[in-house]
Amino acid sequence: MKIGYLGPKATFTDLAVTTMFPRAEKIPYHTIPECIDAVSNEEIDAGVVPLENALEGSVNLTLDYLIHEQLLPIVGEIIAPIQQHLMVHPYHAHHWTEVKEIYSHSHAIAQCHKFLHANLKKAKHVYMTSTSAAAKFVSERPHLPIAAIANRLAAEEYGLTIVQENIHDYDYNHTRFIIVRKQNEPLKIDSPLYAGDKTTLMVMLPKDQPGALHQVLSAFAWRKLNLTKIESRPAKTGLGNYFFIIDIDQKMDEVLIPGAIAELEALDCTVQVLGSYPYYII
Ligand SMILES: O=C(O)C(=O)Cc1ccccc1
Repeated sequence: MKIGYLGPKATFTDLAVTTMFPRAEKIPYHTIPECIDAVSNEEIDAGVVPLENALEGSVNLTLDYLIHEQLLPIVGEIIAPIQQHLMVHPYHAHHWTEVKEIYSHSHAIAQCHKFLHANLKKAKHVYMTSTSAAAKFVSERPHLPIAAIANRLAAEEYGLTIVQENIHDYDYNHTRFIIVRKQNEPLKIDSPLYAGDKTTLMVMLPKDQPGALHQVLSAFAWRKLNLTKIESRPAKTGLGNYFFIIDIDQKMDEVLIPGAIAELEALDCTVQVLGSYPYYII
């Protein structure tokens, strides 16, 4: 089985894929859209990309690309702990406090904001497509006083020295990665990490209807459907036009969720099921 992921080697996504699919052929992609396109073109059997971080919120690129460019079903989710380390080329290990630029994924930099503010206030932040892309970049420029924020595997893979460990600002730093496929067919994963099922909906509210969001929420509330996430994103059709991403804490059933969807449609909402899938906690 070919599993694509946000690469290069040694991203957090790579770690999640390796844990969940130890026997798969792993194919790295440079960006999230490239990985999603590869699923759509059927170059790979499934793709794994980051969706949401506990400290920084949604990875908007993933959500927006899935919704607006390639509407692929979500067939699974992996939740993994994230530990961020500061690393430099070994040549700079003894004077790391003098680095002028810090390279990483924007979410990783945001997760370490307090550390960077306290210890490397003057260094410029440079966003890369992933944490391991940053580690690779830094390793290829030994003459420059620069650092990367990435995981331990990236330090090993690209020959960097970790100069400060666990620099993320809060201990509970987890990320959700989604598994997307071309067809809505679950991957056969028999794992002790299985932790439950979720259903994700995209809901577009009718225009200019007072109380519409309240009515949407009550369709779930009176059925006692537990929501684990609700988030709005721009519909990209005009200022003030938003859709909602809603996660329900259970599998698609034959009564409750279809009933809620029918009620939303009767309110003139447009509803799309993005997936009903198992999740795994590493
Ligand atoms: O860049 C990576 O390593 C990723 O897999 C994306 C990411 C970035 C920051 C925290 C978690 C995942």
